[in-house]
Amino acid sequence: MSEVIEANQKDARNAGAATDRARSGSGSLVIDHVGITFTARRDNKRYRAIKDVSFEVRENEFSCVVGPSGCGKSSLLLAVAGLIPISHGAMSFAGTKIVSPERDRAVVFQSSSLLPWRTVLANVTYGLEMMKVRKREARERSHRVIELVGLKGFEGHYPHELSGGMQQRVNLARALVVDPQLLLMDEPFAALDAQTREVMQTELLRIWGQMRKSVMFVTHQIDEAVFLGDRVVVLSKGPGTIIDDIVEVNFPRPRTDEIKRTPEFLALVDRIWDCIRGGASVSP
Ligand SMILES: Nc1ncnc2c1ncn2[C@@H]1O[C@H](COP(=O)(O)OP(=O)(O)OP(=O)(O)O)[C@@H](O)[C@H]1O
Repeated sequence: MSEVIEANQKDARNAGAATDRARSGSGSLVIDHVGITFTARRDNKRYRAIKDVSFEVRENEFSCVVGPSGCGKSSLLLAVAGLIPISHGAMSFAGTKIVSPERDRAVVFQSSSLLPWRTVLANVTYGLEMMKVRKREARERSHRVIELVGLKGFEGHYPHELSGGMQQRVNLARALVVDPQLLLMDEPFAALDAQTREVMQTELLRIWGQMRKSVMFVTHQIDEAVFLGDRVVVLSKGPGTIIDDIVEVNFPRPRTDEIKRTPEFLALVDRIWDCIRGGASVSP
């Protein structure tokens, strides 16, 4: 019975997300009552990873998605990228239904996806080569983005000559150079040490401040989500994941590391932690 009540309360929150949607601009990502199922190889049975999730990433907004391990954060991001299908509901970006990967959405993954035999410059130009962009324009655009991500001077380096943080900068440059409207980031800093991660968070905000893309950022780290995001979408424990909460983060920008020590910041982190801890499993 309590599960039913909880589900009803969460449905009400989903309805709130739908109202947000009505107010949104045209360049937004709309995730509308989406479910994702997988067929498990072990027994060939259908497994409902995401049950019913609705939220929106407004135009130029930085939205973070957090939730317990295995709740379906990465699956949701892959579905938005058009890389895996949804089983019900609908997803659209800038008013167009998402059915496959398109150039308006670029993904940055946790692990480096660089081509080891290509230099930094050649890795960044790769996507433009695939798009048949003229060589000269491709080089100019790549140089601009390499400078933006702070790697000027490293154009001729190979991936193995770079630190983990620098490799993630190249991954970001590769995503940005094709000029997507929506940047999808799946725990991009998870493999970095704590210090580099903090530097990269600030760097990402600087870059985002200059480029102003819409961002959907998946992370395990609640403080990272609160530091980066305009909003934090909190998913419930899987399987059968729904939304537990959508937290507005109103700290002014530009943000610096100092806000992480403020009572307001710590209170938001606590609120999300409580939500994740208290989020009882919901039946699929
Ligand atoms: N291709 C797949 N086939 C079958 N099951 C899958 C597949 N991909 C994901 N799953 C299952 O779906 C659920 C959600 O996985 P997902 O990786 O999206 O969660 P997550 O929240 O990103 O996890 P984590 O935080 O641990 O990275 C998990 O139970 C996972 O085992």
